[in-house]
Amino acid sequence: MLGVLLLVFLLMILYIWIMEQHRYWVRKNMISRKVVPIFGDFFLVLLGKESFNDLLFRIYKKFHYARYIGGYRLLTPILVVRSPEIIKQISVKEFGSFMDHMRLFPENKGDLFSKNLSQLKGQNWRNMRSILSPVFTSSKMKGMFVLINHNSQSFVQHFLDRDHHTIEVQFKDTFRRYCSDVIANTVFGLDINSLNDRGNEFYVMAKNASNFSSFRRKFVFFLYYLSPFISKMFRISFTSGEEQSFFVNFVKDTISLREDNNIKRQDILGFLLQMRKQHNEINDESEITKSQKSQRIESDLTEMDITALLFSFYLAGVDSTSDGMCFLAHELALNPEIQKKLIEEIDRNRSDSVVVSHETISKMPYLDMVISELHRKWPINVATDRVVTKPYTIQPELPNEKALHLDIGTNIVIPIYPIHHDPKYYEEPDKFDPERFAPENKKNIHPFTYMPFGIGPRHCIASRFVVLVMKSVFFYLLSHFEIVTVEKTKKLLKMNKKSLSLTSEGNFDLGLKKRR
Ligand code: HEM
Repeated sequence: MLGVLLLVFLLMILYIWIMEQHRYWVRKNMISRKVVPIFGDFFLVLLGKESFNDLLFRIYKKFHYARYIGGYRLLTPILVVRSPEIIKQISVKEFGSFMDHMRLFPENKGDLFSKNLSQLKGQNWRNMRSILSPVFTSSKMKGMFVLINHNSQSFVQHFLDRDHHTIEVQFKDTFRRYCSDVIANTVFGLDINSLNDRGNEFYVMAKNASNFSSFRRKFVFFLYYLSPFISKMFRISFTSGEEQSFFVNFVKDTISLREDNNIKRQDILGFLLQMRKQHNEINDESEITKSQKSQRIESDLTEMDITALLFSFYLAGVDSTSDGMCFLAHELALNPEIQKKLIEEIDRNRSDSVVVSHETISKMPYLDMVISELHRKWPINVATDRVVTKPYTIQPELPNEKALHLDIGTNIVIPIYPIHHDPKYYEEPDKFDPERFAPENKKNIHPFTYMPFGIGPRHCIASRFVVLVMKSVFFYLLSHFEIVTVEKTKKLLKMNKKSLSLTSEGNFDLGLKKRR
């Protein structure tokens, strides 16, 4: 009897504690909102009945009069910021108070997920960002463009070799393989063609290691969001041993091969090795002080660090870039007049014998407008986030607002997709209209309402790279083919509710019709 009473008492305390977690924003003077106990705003998302983007967009539209909205990711309070002015404060002006991202993965030193730039915090992030930024400068991109073009040409050749007038293509798989090859080539230094060699070990291992839809991975996520403490205590990790050893050995062997044979290659592994060598040479100089020395050694990279960094680029880059390409192929097939204009520009800039140069592709205004509008209408990362790293107060401006004091650790969500689809900022937001980015119209875009690659010092480090890859593959593809709808094409796309990013259900079935 005493035991039952004790259990009831403990359950009551737990219930009161849970309800108290969901009163966080009320205690911060915000109006009370109904949310589901334990799950907060994420109940339907966890059931797979609503996508994360649908949830954000629903809240964004419902509170159209507000500058920000308090919500809950399970028990964790999150602040969804609607106002571009506050977004500017958070991401640029007061960056020092909002430096970090929320942790997505459990922190396990020495595994494939351990050196993900987006997950590093404070000074560790600053150090790593300053090591990696030189890798993505426009001069380095020029060198890497040669590798990207090689992949784009092999990709198009795969279809040119087929003797059909119109080829039906499942673009999701096809572009994923292409993007995986580009990252293998430009990041890991491996030249493969996953459209021809479909079962190659790199593609299979990397696909498995970056697949978040398995039950085990979902469980790890759920547990981590519910209690990072429990997750850390039991050292619960995402990575399987097989995938981890594949990447560790692959990078180790490649480094040895390059160092033994003095091979220099214009890929990200090559740049990192070059930088590591320079750091070591400086560290060896006797005249530097002890503290300078230790600072430099701190930023030195082990082979495991390099492996985890390269893998983090695969993780950040392959699905996002290939999903973006699928949406672009879809828009071009459905908007033949836009495709025609783009093909005309490509034809003016192409020559049969020469590979397109970085300079030429960077000076194609319509291609640039099309890619910009793609990222406006279909921002793959539907939101980004920041964590409060120094206490900050949002001053009241609207009649119903009071000063909002943000504590260290508060999670802030910046709703990219909802802002890109707000008719206040973009007329007819569902229309694919590259003219929005024509030089004469671009200046009318409200600041901080276009952020497909995020904003401020923490913006996507690879945005230039992504744009180049997209430009290159569509340049070669449209040089030879027109993208057309086929019988299986779904004109109205159905979004995948289970994905955190913007991706559609199904295959993106389209046709490639030979132009000549
Ligand atoms: C269509 C493709 C892509 C999109 C839409 C995209 C978008 C984004 C966004 C929105 C962020 C957060 C920025 C912020 O919070 O301000 C981000 C961060 C990041 N992205 Fe991308 N990304 C793409 C492809 C890539 C690729 C190909 C790579 C690597 C090769 C990459 C590497 C990163 C990294 C490392 C960060 C973290 C930056 C930091 O925290 O300092 N992304 N990306």
